[in-house]
Amino acid sequence: MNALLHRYRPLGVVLLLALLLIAPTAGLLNGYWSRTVMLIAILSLLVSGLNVVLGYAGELAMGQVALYAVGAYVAGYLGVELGMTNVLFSLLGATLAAVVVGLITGIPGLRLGGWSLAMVTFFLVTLVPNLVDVFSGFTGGTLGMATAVPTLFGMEIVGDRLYWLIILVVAAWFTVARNLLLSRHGNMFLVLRQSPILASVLGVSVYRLKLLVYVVGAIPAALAGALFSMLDGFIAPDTFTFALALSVLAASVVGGATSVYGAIAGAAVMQLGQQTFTQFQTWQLVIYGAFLLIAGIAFNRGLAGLAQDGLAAVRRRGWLPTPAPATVAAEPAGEVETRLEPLHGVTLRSEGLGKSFGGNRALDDVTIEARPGEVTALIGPNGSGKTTMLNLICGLYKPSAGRLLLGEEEIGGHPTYRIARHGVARTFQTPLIPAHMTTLAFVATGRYVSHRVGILPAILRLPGFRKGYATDDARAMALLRLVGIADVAHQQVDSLALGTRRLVEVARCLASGARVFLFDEVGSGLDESDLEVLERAIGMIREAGGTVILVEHNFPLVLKLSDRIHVLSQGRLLASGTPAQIQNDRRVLAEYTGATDGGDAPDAFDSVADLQAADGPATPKGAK
Ligand SMILES: Nc1ncnc2c1ncn2[C@@H]1O[C@H](COP(=O)(O)OP(=O)(O)OP(=O)(O)O)[C@@H](O)[C@H]1O
Repeated sequence: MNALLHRYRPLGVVLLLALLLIAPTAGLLNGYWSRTVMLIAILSLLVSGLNVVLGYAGELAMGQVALYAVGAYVAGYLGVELGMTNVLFSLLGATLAAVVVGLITGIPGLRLGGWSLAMVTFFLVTLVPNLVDVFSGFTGGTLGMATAVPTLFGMEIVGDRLYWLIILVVAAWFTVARNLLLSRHGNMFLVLRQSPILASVLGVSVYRLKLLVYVVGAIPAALAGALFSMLDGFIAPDTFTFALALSVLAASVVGGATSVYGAIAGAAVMQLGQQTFTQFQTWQLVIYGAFLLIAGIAFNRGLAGLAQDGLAAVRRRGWLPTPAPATVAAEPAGEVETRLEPLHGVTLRSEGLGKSFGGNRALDDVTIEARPGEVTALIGPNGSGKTTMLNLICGLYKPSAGRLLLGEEEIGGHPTYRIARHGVARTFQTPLIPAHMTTLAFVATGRYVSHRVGILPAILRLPGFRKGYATDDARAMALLRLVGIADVAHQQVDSLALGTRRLVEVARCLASGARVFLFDEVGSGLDESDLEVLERAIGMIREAGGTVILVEHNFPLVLKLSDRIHVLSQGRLLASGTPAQIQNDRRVLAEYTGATDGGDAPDAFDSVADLQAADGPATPKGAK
C-alpha cells in the first residue's frame, strides 16, 4: 500500500465520531454539554481552516473570523429574506460566499506578497462591524438579526437533529481536510511553507497555490458561521471580534498547526477554558498571548505533537505494537537501476548573458552552451557568478542583458515554475529540504507537476489517486535506490545529514523527468562512497541523454565527469574547453592561485590538478 495512505489509520477518530453521534440518545450529554460539544465542533472548523493556511502553506491569514461572519450572515439572509431555510442551501451559500470573499481578499493580499495577506485579512476582521452597519437593512446592524429555524426536507433541524448536523458537517470537513492534507497536494503545501523558491523550481505557481490554499481554508470558516447561526438563532457583530481571531490563532498553535486533528484539541482547550474560568473574558487577550508564547516556545508542534511523541515513547517501550513500515511496490528489493529511461535532453545556450545587482556586475557577456548527453561544468572562484548563472537559467533571476535559449525557445526572464515545466530541474548549494515529510514523499514531490493527480480524486480517494500514489512511491523508491539511500526512505527528510540531502535532491530532480539538470555544488559534503554513487548517477543521466550543468568546486570530480568546462572569473568567461585543455590552462591556474595574470602562475604547479593535489582539499582559494 502507498506509504502515505499506510501511515494513517483513523480508527480512533471513527470511534470518537460514533461516540459523539450516539451521545445525546444514550443520555451521555445534557443540554449544557451538548451545546459545549457543538461550540467546540464549530470552533474546530475555524481552527482547521487556519491550520490549512498557516500550518501547511505558511501564510498568516487572520481573516477566519471575518469569513465566519460571512457564513453566518449569508445563511441568515438566505433563511430570513429568501425563505431558503434548508440547511443544504445555507451550507452551500456559505461555501460559495467563502470562495468569493477568499478570492476578493486573497488575490490582492497574495499578489503583493510579504505580510500583505496578514494585513488585508486583519483589516477584514476590523471591517466586519462597519459592513454589518452599512448593510443593516439585511443584517440588523449592531442590534443583530434573528435567524429562521433551519430545516431539511420539511423537517425542523433543532435539538438533537441540529447536534447531529453539526457533528456530521464537521466530520465531513475533517475527512476532506485529512484527505487533502495527507496527499501529494498537502506535501506540496508543506514544500510551499518551507520555501516558495523550492515550490517554484518544482514547477508550481506559488501565487496560484497560495490562493488555492487560502480559499480552501476559508470554506470551513464560513461553514462554521452558517452552523453557528443555526445554533444560536441570532447573529450580532459582537460575536466576530478580534479577540475571537486571536483565540483561533492560539487554538491552532496549541493544537498543532501542522496536524489535521490538532484543531479539535486546540478548539476544546479554548472553549472549555472560556466556559470553566469566570475570569477568562476579562483576561482573554492576555491568556491567548500566553498560550501563543508558551505553545510557540515549549511545544511548537502543539498538543498533536505531544501526543505523537507520547505514542512513539509508548511504542518504544513495547506497550503498543509498532506499525510495520510501508512497503512500496517497486522493483525487487536490492535491485538497482543501471540505466535511466531516455531523458530527451535539449541544448541550453546563453548568448551575451549579463546580470547586474545595482552597480555590481555579477555576470557579464557570458556565452556558453550545454548539450544533451554531456556534462558541462561551470567552475571559478567564489563570487565569480556560477550560482547567478544557475539562478538565471532556472528563472530565479531575470537577465539584465543577453539571451537564454532552451533548444530554440527563449526562456530568459520567464517565471521559474514555467521554466521548470520545460524540464529544467535544479539542486541548491544549501539543499532546500521541507520539514514534516519523509524522504520518499519529498522525492515524489518532483512528480507533482509532471504527473498530475487532481485535487478532487485526492479528496475523494478515487482509484486515480491511489494509482497515482502507488506510481509516485514506486518511482521515488527506485530513484532512492539508484542514489544509494533507499534505507532513509521512511526517515524524516529534514533529519538527514548534508551529504545525504544532496543525494535526495538529485533523486528529486530525476523524479521530475527533467531534461536539463542544474547541479549546484552537489558533490560538496559527500564522502567517498557517496561521491561514487553521485558519479554513477550523473553518468547515467548523461548516458540517458540528459543535459547536465555542474557547478562544482571539487576539481578532480569536475575533471572526471565533465565533457566541457567553462571557467568564470569575476562574472566573465575566462576560459572554455575540454578537461585536458582547462587543467593545463595557465590563465585558469593563475586565477586559482591568485596571480594577477597567466604569466604570474607559479612554476611549481603545471596544472590545476597539481595545485589541488598540493592543496589537499579540492577547493580553490576562498571556497565555502
Ligand atoms: N541576490 C543578489 N543580490 C546582490 N548581489 C548578488 C546576489 N546574488 C549574487 N550576487 C553577487 O553576484 C556575485 C556572484 O555571486 P555568485 O553567488 O553567483 O558566485 P558563485 O560563483 O556562485 O560563488 P560561490 O562559489 O561562493 O557560490 C557576487 O559578487 C555576489 O555578491
